[in-house]
Amino acid sequence: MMKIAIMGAMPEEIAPILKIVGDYKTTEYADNTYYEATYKGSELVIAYSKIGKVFSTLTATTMIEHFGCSILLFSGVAGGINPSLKIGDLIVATKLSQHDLDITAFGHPIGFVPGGSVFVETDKELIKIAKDVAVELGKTVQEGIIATGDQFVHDEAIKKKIVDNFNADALEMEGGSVGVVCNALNVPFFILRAISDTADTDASFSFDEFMESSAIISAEFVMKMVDKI
Ligand SMILES: Nc1ncnc2c(CN3C[C@H](CCSCCOCCO)[C@@H](O)C3)c[nH]c12
Repeated sequence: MMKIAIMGAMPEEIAPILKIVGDYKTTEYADNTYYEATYKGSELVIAYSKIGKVFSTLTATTMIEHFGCSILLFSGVAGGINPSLKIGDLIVATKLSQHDLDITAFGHPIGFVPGGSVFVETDKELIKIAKDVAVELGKTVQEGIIATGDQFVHDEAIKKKIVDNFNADALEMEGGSVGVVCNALNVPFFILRAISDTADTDASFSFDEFMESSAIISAEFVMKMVDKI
């Protein structure tokens, strides 16, 4: 039976998922906790990685290589860049970049290192499933570019640099690295985020206020997708 990885970065991003599945087995491995559950006929492995690209790389790799997952769904929150994205709105990543990967000193484009690519593309079949779920739920889900970096962005100038460099619609701290792992291991992946803030000077206050409710919006949507995979 196919195993589906459902990943977040913070406890609040997977808490709604564990609440929906109800019953699960807990396994400690590689300095993290993994939750295994059977949900509507699907085998799930659920975990939050902890914040940032390194921890998310470790968790994505573990879910695939150690637990045998063959699809990865990420659910969480993001900072909105595109003005059309309001708090609580959902964005599905079509592709992701690493906005803080920089060897431009050697003439390479920002986000590029030899052997890599500026963008990693998400799975189109999973995006189609998301679109079907959105229609069923009567919800709007925006597709867009997400930029990933190891910083909580709360600065208009940094936002502008990320737009200029990647034409990003939203930003976060894990999706781009998860995508590199999934592509390298030939695992289809999907990144869904609900907006918690707009990565400006008020971002930390907005994040504190809306992160939990936005995480629930994303988690509940992803769980509707599981039914269709
Ligand atoms: N503006 C923004 N910039 C970058 N990323 C995001 C995201 C997406 N997630 C949320 C979380 C923020 C890390 S700090 C959390 C506070 O810690 C609280 C415990 O001390 C990290 O996993 C990335 C939402 N808004 C963002």
